[in-house]
Amino acid sequence: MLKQARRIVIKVGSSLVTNQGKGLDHSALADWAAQIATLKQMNKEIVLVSSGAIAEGMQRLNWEIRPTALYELQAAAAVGQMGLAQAYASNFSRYHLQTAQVLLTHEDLSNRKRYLNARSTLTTLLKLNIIPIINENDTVATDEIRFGDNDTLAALVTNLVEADALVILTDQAGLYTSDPRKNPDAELLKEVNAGDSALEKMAGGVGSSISRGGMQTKVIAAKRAARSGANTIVASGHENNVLVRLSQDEAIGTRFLARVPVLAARKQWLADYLPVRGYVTLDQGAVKALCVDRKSLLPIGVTSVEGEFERGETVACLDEQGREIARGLINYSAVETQKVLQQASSKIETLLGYVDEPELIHRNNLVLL
Ligand SMILES: Nc1ncnc2c1ncn2[C@@H]1O[C@H](COP(=O)(O)OP(=O)(O)O)[C@@H](O)[C@H]1O
Ligand SMILES: N[C@@H](CCC(=O)OP(=O)(O)O)C(=O)O
Repeated sequence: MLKQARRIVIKVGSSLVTNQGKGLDHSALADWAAQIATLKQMNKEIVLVSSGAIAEGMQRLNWEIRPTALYELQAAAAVGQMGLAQAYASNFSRYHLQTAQVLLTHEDLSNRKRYLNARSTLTTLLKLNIIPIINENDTVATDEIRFGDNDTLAALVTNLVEADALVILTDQAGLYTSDPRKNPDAELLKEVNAGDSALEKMAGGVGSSISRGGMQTKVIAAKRAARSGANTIVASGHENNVLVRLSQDEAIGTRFLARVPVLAARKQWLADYLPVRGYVTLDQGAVKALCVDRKSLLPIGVTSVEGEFERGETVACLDEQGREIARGLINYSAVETQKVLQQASSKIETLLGYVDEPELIHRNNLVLL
């Protein structure tokens, strides 16, 4: 699974980056960096989702007990995130690898405009050979909008960057038929279908006071990752050299197979879940480019715009007879689209004063109806 994968999201849980919740486990971080450096040599693009900010902040503030008040947790995260980012930066620099800190909230990914911005930033970082290190933006996230656990965040990031695989490392060997801490007879599952509803019944809550989510959020994360075509592996981070061995396709942990066609799953989501905010009418050339050549929609092929929409919102594409032929996430607002329609993409910068993307709707964000 990982041998073939080029773009991989790796999530290391609280239990693996902290000393039982008391500050960071620096030797563990050094080991993650060493293993990821080996993966980089195999030409893989890596996004790392790492917990640990609150535990590190508590230690820096000399707090023995994890606070329950949200504002104190947020303060601890703000202090600790500095340490987390520093530790990764210095460990990766040993391998001449650069890192970038990306802090996200739920709102960032459910808002299409910010979703697209986050995606552009992350893919740009990957192109620049930088390792994005992601955590929840705990300092601004409030109760209702918190991911809470980093499994959910990792799954959303997997969808966001369209990764080939998601690896969730934790303190158990994988998914068992029931919580192995409570049931000594629980059996490890080697391979399952992501999204199988029976799995959610087997998975229980957290294994330690510092963690959030437990196995349940990992099973749901695998289901989410599968929607964009990514397979997931849940394995023990205590297993020696686990990432390197996994990338040689050694069978470790539980494999969650994504048994849905890659684009179909995501495009289904695009078609079904997002409200249409506006309409663009296409000339015949653009209709052919989309329907026959499966290309992106460029401003040159658009003859009119209707509705009020912002960058990242869903827009329906109509042919000259007014039939909806496609819909997708648009890269420019209605006002901006009006200014660039029937123009070559190379003119966007002159017309708007900036350019976000040469396409009006990228084909990855377009579903043909
Ligand atoms: N069916 C299951 N299989 C494996 N682990 C389970 C299961 N149900 C619940 N768990 C618990 O999930 C824990 C891992 O999740 P969690 O504590 O959130 O760790 P992390 O910080 O790595 O996200 C395990 O320690 C285990 O006690
Ligand atoms: N964002 C928090 C971590 C959240 C958390 O504990 O998640 P998880 O590692 O999934 O149990 C932090 O950095 O402290």
